[in-house]
Amino acid sequence: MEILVQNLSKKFRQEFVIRQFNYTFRSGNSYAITGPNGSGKSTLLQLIAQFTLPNKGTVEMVGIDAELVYSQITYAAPYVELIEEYTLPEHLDILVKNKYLPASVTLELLEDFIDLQPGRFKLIKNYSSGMRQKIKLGFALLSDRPVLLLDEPTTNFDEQAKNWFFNRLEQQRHKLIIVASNEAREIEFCHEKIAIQDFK
Ligand SMILES: Nc1ncnc2c1ncn2[C@@H]1O[C@H](COP(=O)(O)OP(=O)(O)OP(=O)(O)O)[C@@H](O)[C@H]1O
Repeated sequence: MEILVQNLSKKFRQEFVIRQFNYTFRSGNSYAITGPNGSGKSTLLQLIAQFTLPNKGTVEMVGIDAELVYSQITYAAPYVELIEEYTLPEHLDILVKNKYLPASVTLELLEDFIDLQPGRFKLIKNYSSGMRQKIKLGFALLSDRPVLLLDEPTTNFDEQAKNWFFNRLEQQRHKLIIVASNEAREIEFCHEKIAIQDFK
C-alpha cells in the first residue's frame, strides 16, 4: 500500500493550515505528524483519509479505486465517535456487518483483546472515557484494513492502558500507520517524523 500526496494545500477562510505538502507513505512504515496545538495535525490526517477535501493538490491511494479508499482505512480519533446508545455487542455487530471488522472478531475475542470485564448490557456511554478510548482503539487494531490512522491515541489513558496500547501497536508493524501527536511515546514509535510547521 502506498499513499501519494502531492502539492496538498488546505485553508479555512483565508488562512492556510497546510501549504504544498508532498509525501509518500508506505506500508510497513509508521509516521508521526507533529506540531503545536491548532497547527493542523488533525486536518492533515483527515485530508490523507480523504474525509475532507483539499483546496489544492491530490491524495492518491496507489492502485485503489477512489470509491474504495474508505474500505482500506481504520481511524481512531477523539472526534470519531462510538455509537453511545449501543451496547458493545450491538456496536461490534454493526462494524462486522459493515465490514470494518472481519467476522472472526467475536465478542469474546474483543473483550479479551481490550481486557474488558464482560458487561454486555452496558451502554457505551456508561463506560469511562479511558475505557471508551480502549474500545475505539480495539476496533481499529482488530481491523484487517491496511491503513491505520491514529489521532492522539493515548488520550485519557493511564500508564497501564498506555502499555496495553503500545504492546498491541507493535503487532501492527506490517500496516501503514500515521499518528498525529505531540506525545513523546507515541512519536518515538514512528520511523519518520513530519513537522507540520514545515508546510506553512
Ligand atoms: N472545519 C473547520 N472550520 C474552520 N476552521 C477549522 C476547521 N477545522 C480546523 N480548523 C482550524 O484549523 C486549524 C488546525 O486545526 P487542527 O485541529 O487540524 O489542529 P491540530 O494541530 O490537530 O490541533 P490540536 O493539537 O489542538 O489537536 C485550527 O486553527 C482550527 O481552528
